[in-house]
Amino acid sequence: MYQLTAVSRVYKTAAGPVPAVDGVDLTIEDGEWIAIRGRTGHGKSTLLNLLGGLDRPTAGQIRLDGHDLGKLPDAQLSRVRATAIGFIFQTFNLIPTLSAHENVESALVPLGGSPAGRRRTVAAALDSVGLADRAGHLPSQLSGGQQQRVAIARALVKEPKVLLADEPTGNLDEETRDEIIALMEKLWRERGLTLILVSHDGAVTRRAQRVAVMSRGRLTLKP
Ligand SMILES: Nc1ncnc2c1ncn2[C@@H]1O[C@H](COP(=O)(O)OP(=O)(O)OP(=O)(O)O)[C@@H](O)[C@H]1O
Repeated sequence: MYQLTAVSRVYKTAAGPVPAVDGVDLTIEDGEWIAIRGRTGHGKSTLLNLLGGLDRPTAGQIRLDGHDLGKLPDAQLSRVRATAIGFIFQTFNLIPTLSAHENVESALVPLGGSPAGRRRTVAAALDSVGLADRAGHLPSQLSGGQQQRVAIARALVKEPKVLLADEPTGNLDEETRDEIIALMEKLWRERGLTLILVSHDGAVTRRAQRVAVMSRGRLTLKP
């Protein structure tokens, strides 16, 4: 469970402080799917980065299962990220020189385990996103939808409890968008994931159980 209390993130810039996230209070239950929408530049990605432990708040608390992410030492925060949290992004962020299999495997390497065990786990992850027959392909040899499937497999191969998605369908056509959201919904249901999805696309956010809107760094829950 996430518990956010008065969370703020102010960026210091040459032009002065930018309060990207401003006093957010929010509880997200385990297994919930919440969507966050809002106009560009209103703090959605900043909030997602805070939830994922990629950034620390300048004020307030972000608790994930009792751990205060803002205060955890770097090594422990890295461990939480490596085990408990999966990320997917608008631009897929696959490593261009690695095959689909190797991209997915890259999430398991820091966790140890035998190469043979890893191979089986990666094969199962690619199968779960419908890409068993594309394991040897480089990202450049895959469509956008297929690349996002690889990224989903990479995010979920370590069996995290949380999946954070930042505009995951922003680079896809409508049909592919619907396929990717249907896949995410299936995986969310099957795995009991906590899914936190940022999108400006109402067709995507309305699939969630709950929708919150970010405006000028402030979060409002929709009834
Ligand atoms: N590293 C940074 N340094 C300074 N300002 C930043 C930084 N990152 C974001 N900002 C500013 O913080 C505000 C929120 O940005 P953020 O990327 O979180 O918004 P967003 O809602 O996710 O937008 P988008 O949909 O375009 O990704 C913006 O005013 C942005 O210019």
